[in-house]
Amino acid sequence: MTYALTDAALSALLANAAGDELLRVRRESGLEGKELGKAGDAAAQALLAGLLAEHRPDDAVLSEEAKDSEARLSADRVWIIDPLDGTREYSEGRADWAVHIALWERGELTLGAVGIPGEELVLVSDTVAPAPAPADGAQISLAVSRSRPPAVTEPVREALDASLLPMGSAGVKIAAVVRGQVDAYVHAGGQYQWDSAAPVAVARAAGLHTSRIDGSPLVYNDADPYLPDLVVCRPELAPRILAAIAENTDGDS
Ligand SMILES: Nc1ncnc2c1ncn2[C@@H]1O[C@H](COP(=O)(O)O)[C@@H](OP(=O)(O)O)[C@H]1O
Ligand SMILES: [Mg+2]
Repeated sequence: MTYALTDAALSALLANAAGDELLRVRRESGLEGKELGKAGDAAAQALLAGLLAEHRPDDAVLSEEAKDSEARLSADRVWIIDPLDGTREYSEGRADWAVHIALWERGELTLGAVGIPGEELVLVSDTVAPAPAPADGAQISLAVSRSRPPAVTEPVREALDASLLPMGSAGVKIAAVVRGQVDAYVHAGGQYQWDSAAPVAVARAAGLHTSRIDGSPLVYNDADPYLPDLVVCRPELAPRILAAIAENTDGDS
């Protein structure tokens, strides 16, 4: 089937549309806190489900906000989406939250778009610039969850003599590596495929290292959507980061 919009153009459209909707809900709903987060999750999910059904009726979808279906396991094309990554930060009125749109085709991520509406930014894997090189002699910096930093953070920080930059949303943290604001993002202890699929596709296109914390490949559209840990970093840092993790964890912290 031929579509008027390319997959890349559609992914950017979806990220922009969901971002606008999330900003509108936050501005107009009068809700706060957890209720605002729930309303945002639901509004962005409804909008994305509608647009995907309209533009790609034959594709499967794996979304944080929709019931999972076995249909995606035999599908050739699966959109892996997180309508609102960083729900906590969104509901607190902050800017560090994101919309994730990824496309998986026959075993591999082929496209990702990460919208950061609070910064009026959408990064798409087919147009993203290579991650800029750090300044000579600059201290290495790590993006880390602001609300639940994993235990693995400290040994990695120590091994690299790095500074920590806490922020919300996996997408925002991976985008920070892509944009050269930090050198690495290390996470462990729990996450799902939708939390990382889109930003990992963008990071790979920008030339960054992406893997599990034991160095094995990140696998998407797996039957179990749980994907609890990952490393996204400048490629030259990967050996040191993976070694620090291997020396200091039993692989699951
Ligand atoms: N230990 C854990 N278990 C499950 N999900 C986790 C997690 N730590 C982080 N996440 C998810 O990863 C995303 C980024 O988290 P953080 O901002 O703390 O780094 C959030 O996604 P959602 O906001 O889509 O739920 C959060 O729920
Ligand atoms: Mg998420």
